Amino acid sequence: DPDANNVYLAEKVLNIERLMLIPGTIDFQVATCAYTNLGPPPGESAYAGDQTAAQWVRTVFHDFVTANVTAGTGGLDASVGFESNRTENAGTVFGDINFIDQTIKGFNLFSSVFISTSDFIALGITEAVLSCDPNSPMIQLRAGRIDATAPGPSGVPGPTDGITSQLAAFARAGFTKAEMITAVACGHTIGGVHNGDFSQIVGTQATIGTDDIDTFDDTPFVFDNIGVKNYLAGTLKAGGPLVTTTDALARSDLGIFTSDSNATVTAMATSQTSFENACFPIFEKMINTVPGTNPLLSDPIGPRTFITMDSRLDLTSTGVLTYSGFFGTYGKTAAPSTVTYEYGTVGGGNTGTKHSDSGVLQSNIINSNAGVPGGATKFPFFGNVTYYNFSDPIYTPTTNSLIVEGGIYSEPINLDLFVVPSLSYQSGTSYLVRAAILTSLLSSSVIHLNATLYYPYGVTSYAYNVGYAQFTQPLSYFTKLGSYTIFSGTIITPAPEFSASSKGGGGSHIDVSLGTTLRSVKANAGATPGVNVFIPCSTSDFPNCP
Ligand code: HEM
Repeated sequence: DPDANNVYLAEKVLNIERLMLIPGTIDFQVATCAYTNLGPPPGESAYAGDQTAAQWVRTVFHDFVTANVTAGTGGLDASVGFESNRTENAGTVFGDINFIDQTIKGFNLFSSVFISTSDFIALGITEAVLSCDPNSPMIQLRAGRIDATAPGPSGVPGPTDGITSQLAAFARAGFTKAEMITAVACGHTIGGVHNGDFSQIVGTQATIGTDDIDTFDDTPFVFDNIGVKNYLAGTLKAGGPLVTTTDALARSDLGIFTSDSNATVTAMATSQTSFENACFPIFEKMINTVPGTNPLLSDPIGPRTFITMDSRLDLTSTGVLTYSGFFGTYGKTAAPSTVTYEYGTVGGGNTGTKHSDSGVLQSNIINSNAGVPGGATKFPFFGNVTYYNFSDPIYTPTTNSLIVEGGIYSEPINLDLFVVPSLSYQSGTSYLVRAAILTSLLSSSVIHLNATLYYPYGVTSYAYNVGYAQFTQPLSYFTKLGSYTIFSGTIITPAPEFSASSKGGGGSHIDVSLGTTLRSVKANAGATPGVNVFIPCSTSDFPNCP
């Protein structure tokens, strides 16, 4: 079933894959592992104690750990965005913003109706760990989390709470003692403790940068087992500030690691592979701990080796139906020169093999800032990314799908009803929507279609969480074109109570429907990823648009 915004799980998966395959979108904020998406403060070197990858990993912990798995409440639901002012969520980063707020603000740059904030939080840890451990497989990511719209219960364990209370918090969230120890050791291999909010812990130790961080280990930009190794050996940082701080009551990592006589961390210290094999399933358990009311999550997201990055139906001025867009692929070896595909027809046949235009290798230079530690000039998260254009007339009225590379990827095509890109216009947040419906589907009693706008809004005045609201307007008869009847109407985005743009969010989408049974795919109205299907035009010109 689709969600409240008529979005299907398959569309959520596809849009996350697309974001992964557009270099310089979600990945730029954690490329490299040392990067900070706020940029270093004036006069500082690039690394001044704040690290976006570490903030994204810590945000997962603070969101999921207040779950109560017995009651089926809480978990990875983005409620943490409404809770960032709680003492248990302390963590101010450059620019005097809480790390959770800054995390969500960074995700909002790419907000769309397809990716919930909680799916972004889960995506964030997969991208962060891949950046800090580029030779590892990606943490398995599933899509389909539904966002909370209000704060949830408190209960993030703090460094001075004591082992009994920390164990109880993790147990409530469904984690055993060994799982808790693993989670802490895995989290505390990047980043560190800041003097600003934890001056009782980090005061006398060596600190780095404006934000006075004392890192957990000597390799804070690498997801590795150096921290647990040095903890066990008592060498170098010996486990870091939450082991060695002069404030004995705040030695939470020491208390946690010794709670099973170091058995768990000893196994994790054996090799980098044993560390990863312990950590990745625990991170997956954290991001898959969702409220009991959440629908089932998707299968793990690949991304598949071929997907459409953008695809759309259109009508030419003479009424010929076309399908066009581009494919994306990625890999560490050379990409094929073209992509092979076909259009499926009702009954299981197809209209014959086709080849795309030649592939165009995309630049994977993400952050060219030479000052970024690690020199992030090139950051191939998924290897080289190649795009291929395609564009075809659709001659067969029974066409119902696009099948790519023998079925590695396929998507449904609904010829009945669609927004017509070449006839639809946008001026700011106003839209002139033209929709085509097969004339054969219209009964004489149909006098209008409905166009629904899905637009971002700030859920509350104080949180950065962005949600999507709906606004539906009727479209009226406009003209006939080929086998289609065109309907037309204007949508002006209503002013939301809390503006999304002030929170860093995002684009809109429009679909059209006939009654309650027939609904088109969503046309992209300026959201990332995706190509805007609406042609720029000033509102005063709307009456004259062809
Ligand atoms: C009882 C359990 C835990 C306690 C008491 C605890 C405590 C802390 C504290 C006090 C900090 C310093 C925050 C700052 O100054 O910015 C911190 C940082 C961090 N924690 Fe934990 N933590 C726990 C569990 C976890 C877990 C399970 C994860 C894994 C997801 C995790 C990931 C991180 C990360 C990545 C940082 C570095 C943040 C940065 O550098 O900005 N923590 N933790």
